[in-house]
Amino acid sequence: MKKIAVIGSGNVGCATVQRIAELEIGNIVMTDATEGVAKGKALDIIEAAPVLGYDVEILGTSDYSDIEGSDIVVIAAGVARKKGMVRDDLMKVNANIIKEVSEKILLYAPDAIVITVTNPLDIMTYATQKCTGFDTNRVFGMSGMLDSSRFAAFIAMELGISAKDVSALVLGGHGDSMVALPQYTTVSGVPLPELLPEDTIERLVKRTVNAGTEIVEYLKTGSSFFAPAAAIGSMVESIVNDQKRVIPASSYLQGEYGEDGLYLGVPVILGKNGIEKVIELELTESQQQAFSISADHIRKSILKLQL
Ligand SMILES: NC(=O)c1ccc[n+]([C@@H]2O[C@H](COP(=O)([O-])OP(=O)(O)OC[C@H]3O[C@@H](n4cnc5c(N)ncnc54)[C@H](O)[C@@H]3O)[C@@H](O)[C@H]2O)c1
Ligand SMILES: O=C(O)C[C@H](O)C(=O)O
Repeated sequence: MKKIAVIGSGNVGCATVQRIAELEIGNIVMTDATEGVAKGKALDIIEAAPVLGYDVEILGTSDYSDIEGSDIVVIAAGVARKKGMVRDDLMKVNANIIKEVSEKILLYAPDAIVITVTNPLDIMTYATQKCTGFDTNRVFGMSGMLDSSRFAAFIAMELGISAKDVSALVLGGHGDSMVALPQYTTVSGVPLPELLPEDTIERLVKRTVNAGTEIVEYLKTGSSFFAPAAAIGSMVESIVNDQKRVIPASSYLQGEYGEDGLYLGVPVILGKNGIEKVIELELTESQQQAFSISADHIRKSILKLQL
C-alpha cells in the first residue's frame, strides 16, 4: 500500500482524506497544526469505514515525523479566503505556511510527489518547488481539474444532460485569468461550439472563472471543498495506479505555451513519476494572449514572494 500524507485537516484536507479512503488507494496520514484536530477528524473518518466499506489505515497527528516515507503528499494547509477577498490576498500568510510545510516534507518525505492545493495556487506551487528543491515533475498543483469540472457541470446544467458525458478543458492560472477552451470541450465527442451559441458559451465561461468566488459569497467564511477533494482524489489515483490520465494541472513550464520558469495550468500526463509530459495544444490567438496575461500576472506575483 502506498503512503499518502495530507497536510492540513480543514475542509479540503478532510474531504480529501475521505475521498482517498473511499478510493482505497493508500494508507493515509493526516496532519494539522492545531493539536487534536487531525486526530479527532481521522477518528471520525475511521468510524465511517464500516458504513462506507473502505479498508485503509488513517492516522491523525500533529507530529510531522509521522509523514515519514510518504509516497505522495497533498498540501491543503493554509488560510482560505472569506467573502470580499481574492485568492492573492492570501499570498503572504500562506507562503509562510508553505515554507514551513515544505521544510518538513524535505526532512521526512524527500522522495514524495507533492500536490499543492493552497491558494493562490500557481504561486504556492512555485513556492513549494523552490522550498523543497524537488524535481519539477514531482511538484505540481491542483487547479485545472477543478476548473474544468466546474465548466463541465455548468454545460451539463445548461444542456440538461448527464455531466458524465461532458469533457471540458480549462487552462491558465487558477484565478481571474483562467483560460477556458470551448474547442477542446466536448459532449460525447461533439465539440461544444456545435451545441451552444457563442454568447451562451461565454456566459458559462464567465461563471466558471467566477465559480470559486460564487461559493465563497454563499459560505462567507470559507471556500469550496467537495469538488476540490474529488479532483485531488483523481490526481492521487492516477499517480498511485500509474493511470497516465490526461489532466490539467499547475505544472512547471519550460518553454511550453511560450512560457518559462513558472507554474501555470496546462494538460499533463499524470503517472507514477508525477508529471510525465506536458501536452501542448494549439490555442487561438486570443486564447494564447489570455494565457500570456495569466503568465504575466503569475510572474509579477512571484517577484513579491518572500521565502
Ligand atoms: N487549489 C484549489 O483549487 C483550492 C480549492 C479549495 C481550497 N483551496 C485552498 O486550500 C487551502 C485550505 O482550504 P480549507 O478550506 O481546507 O481551509 P480550512 O481553514 O478549512 O483548513 C486549513 C487547515 O490548515 C491548517 N494549517 C494551517 N497552517 C498549517 C501548518 N503549518 N501545518 C499544518 N496545518 C496547517 C489549519 O489549522 C486548518 O485546519 C486554502 O488556502 C484554500 O484557499 C484551494
Ligand atoms: O475560491 C477559492 O478561494 C477556493 C478555490 O480556489 C476555488 O476555486 O474554489
